[in-house]
Amino acid sequence: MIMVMANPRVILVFSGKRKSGKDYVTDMLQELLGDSVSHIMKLSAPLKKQYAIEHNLDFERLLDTTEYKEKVRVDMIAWGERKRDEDSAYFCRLSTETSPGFHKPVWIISDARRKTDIKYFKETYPSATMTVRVTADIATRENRGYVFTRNVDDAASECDLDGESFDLVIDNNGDSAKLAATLQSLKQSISSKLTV
Ligand SMILES: Nc1ncnc2c1ncn2[C@@H]1O[C@H](COP(=O)(O)OP(=O)(O)OP(=O)(O)O)[C@@H](O)[C@H]1O
Repeated sequence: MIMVMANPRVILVFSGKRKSGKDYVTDMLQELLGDSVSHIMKLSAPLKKQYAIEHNLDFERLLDTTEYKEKVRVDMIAWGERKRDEDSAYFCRLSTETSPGFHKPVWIISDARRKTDIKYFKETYPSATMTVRVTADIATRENRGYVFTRNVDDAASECDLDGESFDLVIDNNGDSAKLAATLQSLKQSISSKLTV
């Protein structure tokens, strides 16, 4: 089998607590960088897709927040844990290698949750990988709809990266001018890596 290797120049591995604004911030950054160079990749998307394939379920229905999703959620989480136990890089490989952005120079991973997610990118693409943490106060997150949920917010998938250090921490408490300035400066530093 011939493996086609990707050569991303910059991989931004984003993480953050629920409702910290990971999607918001990564969407903004991707818009700033543009489609020709950058692509958002979600580690959680292929999990759902692969689970649906292996269990013969409807992928589209699984993606929206219907009762259907709630019913299979518990089993899907357990299935994901088993897959990850067997091979901690399974979902990182699957989500990047099946992404339409695989050959683009900038990858924006929007939802790293585990130390093993970060380890995978740092080991596989050492010179390209940069970790970014999005933070917001609990009050801000609550205003955005966050409600502490037992077995979710105290589970490994939400807490494994607490206390880690990151290359960049983005404060996302709602100061839009400050956020725009931070993302502009991140864009500059990414652009400089693309031109060398
Ligand atoms: N800086 C911001 N200014 C205005 N609204 C924001 C900002 N950041 C996030 N939001 C809003 O807060 C809500 C939650 O943000 P988002 O979905 O990006 O969080 P998340 O960290 O991806 O959450 P989850 O982990 O639950 O998927 C969204 O409605 C988003 O539009």
